[in-house]
Amino acid sequence: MFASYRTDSTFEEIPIIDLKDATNPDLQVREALAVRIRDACINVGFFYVTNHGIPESVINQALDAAKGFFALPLSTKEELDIHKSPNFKGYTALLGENSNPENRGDLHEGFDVGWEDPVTLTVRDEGGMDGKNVWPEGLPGFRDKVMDYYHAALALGRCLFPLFARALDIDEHFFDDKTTKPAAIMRLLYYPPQTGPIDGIQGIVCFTILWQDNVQALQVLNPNRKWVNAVPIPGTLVINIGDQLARWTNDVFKSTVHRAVNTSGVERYSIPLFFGSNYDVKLEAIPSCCSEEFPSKYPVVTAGEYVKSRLEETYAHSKK
Ligand SMILES: O=C(O)CCC(=O)C(=O)O
Ligand SMILES: [Fe+2]
Repeated sequence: MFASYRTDSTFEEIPIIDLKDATNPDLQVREALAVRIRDACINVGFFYVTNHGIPESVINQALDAAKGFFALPLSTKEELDIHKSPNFKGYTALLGENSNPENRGDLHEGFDVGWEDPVTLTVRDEGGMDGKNVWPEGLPGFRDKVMDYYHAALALGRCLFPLFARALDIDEHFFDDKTTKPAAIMRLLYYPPQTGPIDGIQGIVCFTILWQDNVQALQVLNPNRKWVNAVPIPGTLVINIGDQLARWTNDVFKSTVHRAVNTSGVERYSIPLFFGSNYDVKLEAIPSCCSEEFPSKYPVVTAGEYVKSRLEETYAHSKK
């Protein structure tokens, strides 16, 4: 029934959605929220959330950890280089990653972590990017600060799925068994002041939950090919739909091209968490998003195959 919901309408602003009613017992209240989310996912592919439930103290601790890490000597960071990790964990140097092979590389430094059990610190191994994290030495509390934010963002991600399901008019629990072991990678990002070229990127997961500091850099491409600023709004997080949800919804939900360019003259930090489904889940178009006129557009692949192939493309361009 949503198959034909493809819009040519453009946008100049990114909607702000209040999540305070995400688990309201009143079905009509949840439905009203889902309608707003549907509208944002169909028309923009991006929205801000308020009342997202992640305490400010948890965010500040993660930011503190990021600042401590990126201030380490380059040689120390390079010991944790992501190219040494079989499962895409660790440090990406400035210009080390390249989401567009035409360009010289992305102008940020990054540090990637994945899921680990908060109590036993053990990891899963479902293939893909699962497996051990790497941790710097000499930064007390770093791991806890980073993982506390990771688990808080993961919890937020889980509570978005029933809303997406409702927005698609399918069983609220549709995504539950597909996200029991979600492939969620979190990244600390540091953008030095820059003026060089930057790339347009599309998320490869279900959606991204992004915390950004107060420095303007994130931009979203609208259908008129104009870059719309995702202005930093204190107290919010930015949610953007990625390619997995776009495939699942047969492009009814948009995975919108975006980029981050820091021409502010000052340093910028951001923390995206990329929320992917379980690796073994087949990304198969949801029936409400297909019709005779709009048949399923994509071959069916598992989430794991899809993410891995996209990541290998990204890192292949930057192999040292
Ligand atoms: O740093 C940002 O604001 C956005 C980063 C991003 O979108 C990404 O890494 O996919
Ligand atoms: Fe992104």
